[in-house]
Amino acid sequence: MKISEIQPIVLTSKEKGAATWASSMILVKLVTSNGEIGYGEAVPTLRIISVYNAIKQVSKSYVGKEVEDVEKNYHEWYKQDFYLGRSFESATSVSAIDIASWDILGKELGAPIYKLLGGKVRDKVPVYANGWYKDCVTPLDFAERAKEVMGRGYKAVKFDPFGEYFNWIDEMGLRESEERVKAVREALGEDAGILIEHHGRFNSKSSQLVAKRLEKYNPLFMEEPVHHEDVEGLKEYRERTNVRVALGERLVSLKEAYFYISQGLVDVLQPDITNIGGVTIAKKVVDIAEARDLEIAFHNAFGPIQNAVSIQVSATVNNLLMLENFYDWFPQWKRDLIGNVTPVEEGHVRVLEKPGIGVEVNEKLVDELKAEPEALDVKEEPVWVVGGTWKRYLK
Ligand SMILES: O=C(O)C(=O)C[C@H](O)[C@H](O)CO
Ligand SMILES: [Mg+2]
Repeated sequence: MKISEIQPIVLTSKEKGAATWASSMILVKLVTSNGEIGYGEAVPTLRIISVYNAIKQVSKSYVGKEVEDVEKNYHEWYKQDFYLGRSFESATSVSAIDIASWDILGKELGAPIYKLLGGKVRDKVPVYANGWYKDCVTPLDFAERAKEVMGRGYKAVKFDPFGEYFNWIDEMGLRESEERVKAVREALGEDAGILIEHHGRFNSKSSQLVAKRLEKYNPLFMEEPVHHEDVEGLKEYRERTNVRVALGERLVSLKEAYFYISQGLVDVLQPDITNIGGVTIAKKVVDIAEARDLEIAFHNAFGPIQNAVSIQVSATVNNLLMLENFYDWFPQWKRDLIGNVTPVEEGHVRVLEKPGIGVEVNEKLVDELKAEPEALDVKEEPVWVVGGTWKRYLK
């Protein structure tokens, strides 16, 4: 079937999520010549306007092509764009269109896309909680909230304990972050998974100090410990610490992922299907990672379409550690958008059997939430942290 239309749709609502970027999403609606509709999702963060416009440009390479030709269509854009490997806007746009294409592929064949990827290795996907620690500042705040999360049946929690520190961290910062992690470890016991999110905020020297301080609390992994582009700093961090490194949410191509895998720079790879090149590229990345016995934990921080496709692909990945999940801390409208069909139950999400990405989009709600693309405010607290946590408590 030929692609006849691709439409980027900005959705937002007054209800704010756990972080500013959580209060909006960019839905991509793809329509074929015989009226079949597929959905994808692109990443907004601080690029709502530029991603919205980039989708319109990338669509010029897809409209008129056969929707089933996902490989051919991706490689055509890869050839045309020249900057794909350096452009987040281009990468998330082509990823969203690819996801929508796979959604249609599944619908056309009457199969959830896990069946098109080699079948399930699991009927439900283990998940860890993120987004749960809005407004947590003191160690007690984190500990009490983490206990509530585990009370919901989660087995692992991720959080960023570093407050407002960036680049450097001093003794007070080390003490603050240690007290927060210690309180969560003591609250949850030794068996709970504790994943430490650094958001790529530190230089290597600072991050090494953090690792030495937090290692005793047995973190499952240290995510993005150094600035994303600091490869030398990451190498030094790996040489001088004994913790597992997770990264991948900012990777925008197969070759970029291959670099980190082949250089031995990562233990847990976190590709983001809405950034890396959609399903078409994510499945290649997973296979390369498997060849190096890396574990996969897809980054999954945005909306319900990303969540749905991440569940489908996670179902097929033998080397899956667990899937990230903000679902219980989404703004309600994000759950309503897909009829709340992907709830987290006892730390797992069922793999859905509906064709395509497995969910149906509430078109009426799309019409209600549709918004013009506009720039987000830039405040003292960056949009990439969970709201209300960019704070110190030891004055
Ligand atoms: O979920 C994660 O691992 C994140 O790092 C969330 C980030 O703040 C988000 O992806 C920024 O766009
Ligand atoms: Mg992260």
